[in-house]
Amino acid sequence: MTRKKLQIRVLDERIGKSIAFPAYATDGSAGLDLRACLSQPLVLEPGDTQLIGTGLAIHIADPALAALILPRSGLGHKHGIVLGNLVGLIDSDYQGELMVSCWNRGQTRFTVEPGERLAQLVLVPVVQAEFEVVDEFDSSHRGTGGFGSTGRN
Ligand SMILES: O=c1ccn([C@H]2C[C@H](O)[C@@H](COP(=O)(O)OP(=O)(O)OP(=O)(O)O)O2)c(=O)[nH]1
Ligand SMILES: [Mg+2]
Repeated sequence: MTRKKLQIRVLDERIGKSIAFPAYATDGSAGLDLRACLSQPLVLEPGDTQLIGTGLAIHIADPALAALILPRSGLGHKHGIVLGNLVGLIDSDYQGELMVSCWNRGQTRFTVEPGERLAQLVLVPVVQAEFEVVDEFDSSHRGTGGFGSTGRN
């Protein structure tokens, strides 16, 4: 198992006590569940979006890495609770609190409980581009075709 050492700051005293410290649920889990660092339940009416803190900050430091905040499939599919930004991107130089934008895209009210697992954090490799400006590209099979150019079936 390869694990990358990552600096983390606990910004809220409830983390590690009433709200669990993030952990991989299984050996094969790609994501670490992020929990709502709330002092009381938070009601999300249909259509509402709220920015919810996790009580944690990470400093990835390595520009060849980033983290993605992704929805949890159960919350999204069953309850319509997804991310207001659809996907969150955590830059390697970000040192602030990890925030989760919670969007109730469903038709029923949803109450977020303190410590509830809202989303998941996945560490991903990143390659930064260095642009080389050219007049023409070497030709490719696809060329400029896109947006369904290959048909539906
Ligand atoms: O779901 C998210 C998305 C972002 N962030 C933090 C980490 C990220 O590094 C920073 C900036 O995010 P992004 O670049 O996506 O937002 P922006 O609107 O471009 O803001 P900025 O001008 O600060 O880059 O906000 C979160 O905590 N949660
Ligand atoms: Mg940005």
